[in-house]
Amino acid sequence: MAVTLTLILSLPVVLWLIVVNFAKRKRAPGPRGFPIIGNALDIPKDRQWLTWDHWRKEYGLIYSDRPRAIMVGELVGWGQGLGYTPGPPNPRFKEFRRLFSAFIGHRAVESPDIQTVEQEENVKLLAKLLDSPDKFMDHTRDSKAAVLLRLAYGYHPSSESNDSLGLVKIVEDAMAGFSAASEPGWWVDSFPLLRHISGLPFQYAAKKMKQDLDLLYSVPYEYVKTATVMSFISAFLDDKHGQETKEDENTVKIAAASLYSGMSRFTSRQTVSSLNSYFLAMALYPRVQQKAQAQVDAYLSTINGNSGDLRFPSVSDRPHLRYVEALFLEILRWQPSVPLGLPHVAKEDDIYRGCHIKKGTVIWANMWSILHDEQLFPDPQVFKPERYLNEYGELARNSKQATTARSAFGFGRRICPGLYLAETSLLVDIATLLYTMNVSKQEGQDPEPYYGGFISQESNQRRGANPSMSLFLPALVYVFNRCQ
Ligand code: HEM
Repeated sequence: MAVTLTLILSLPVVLWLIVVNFAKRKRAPGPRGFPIIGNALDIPKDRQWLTWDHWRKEYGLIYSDRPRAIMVGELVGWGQGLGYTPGPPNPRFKEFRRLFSAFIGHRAVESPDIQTVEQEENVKLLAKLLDSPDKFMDHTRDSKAAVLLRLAYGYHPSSESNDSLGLVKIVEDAMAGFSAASEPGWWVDSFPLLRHISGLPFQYAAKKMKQDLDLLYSVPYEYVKTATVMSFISAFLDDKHGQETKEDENTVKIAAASLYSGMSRFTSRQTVSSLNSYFLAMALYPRVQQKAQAQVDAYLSTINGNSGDLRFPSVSDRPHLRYVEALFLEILRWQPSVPLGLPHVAKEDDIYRGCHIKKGTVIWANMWSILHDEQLFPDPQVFKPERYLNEYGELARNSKQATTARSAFGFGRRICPGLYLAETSLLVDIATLLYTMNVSKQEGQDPEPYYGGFISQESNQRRGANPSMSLFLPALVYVFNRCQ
């Protein structure tokens, strides 16, 4: 009786404490939104980072919500892969990251196997640029896709009797599904119950995308088992010495597809591919191009001059090409290829700058905003590699500017596992392009980073140290076709 009385008397106090505590929890600032759908209607379909940058200035902190990735993750099936799999301590996450690190980690990317693939595809890229510079965006995309097909599966479409397996189409179809399903705007992502209603258009779309993904899992894997070329999958199978289980097979099939899908952010025509940003930057900032070319020329002329053989830049030249590295950092920053990164989810309730972040809140880091912060990067719209140099004109690799520019690869445990591959590969690509050709604006044209424009590209005979290797492109005009 006494216990019941105490409970009854203390109930109002407990309720009061809950209410006070709740009221004290400061909600993160941002537009108010509506019940159930939250801020869904506030989020624009395109260039969300600009709106969110505007909110940051208006509200200070950014708080945004996002529904589960039901379409791409659950219905289509990409949820099994690395990008959508739950983080630690999930053993699958750890295994994926371990596999990536072993194959394309810090040291691994400098291996001769990977470098040979990169260099061979680079030479092909140059030949294609010579042949039809107006299609440079297609060429850069195809070149990077070929690198990935070879690295992930050891598949060489141009030498596999014209793609007898149809693997190029299989990969393209699956990636098209990945991109389409990842787009915001699927109603089932906002209203999960819709998934139980059959016959709706998204169900058909998801079914087709899932079939394409299943083909991507199975066909290349069967090919690798019969091939002798080094690849992500063959390296995994070699490690197992023929003892692989069904579970192992499943893991490596999905991991290889994740490797490819991660790369699609690198190559995709819809996003700003870093190489395309390079072309645009060089057209707009000829003095930067000249300065970088002078460095590459000066260094390679000592090497090529001594050996008598012409060789293109390689990963081992990196320590001697610091201005080129600063240029690369500026490309990452100036037009980030993943302006909003990928969403992170709060696994527990958290307090950030006095604001309560509820468990399950979806957090988008507005990379574009971080990389265009006027305090750290004065005149952020201007392309200026000098931002990363110290007072002696040397690259300050650990400066706040340089480390922030690298945040284009994301943060923490989910940081991009392809960053070393992207870094070495882009540095070599850029140095090779600087060494072999000039990019310039077409006279009278004023290309704009966002809205497209015209640029022309010409090679410069003097770039080839050996005249027989010199590249000469007539100046051509072409549309920088919506590079964003
Ligand atoms: C310039 C090139 C690239 C940029 C700017 C870039 C950027 C990013 C960003 C911002 C993320 C999200 C990180 C986060 O959640 O904090 C990411 C994730 C990822 N990237 Fe990249 N990436 C690039 C190239 C690549 C390449 C070449 C590969 C593969 C070979 C790759 C594979 C992946 C994968 C698998 C994930 C998901 C990781 C996870 O969820 O744990 N990326 N990337």
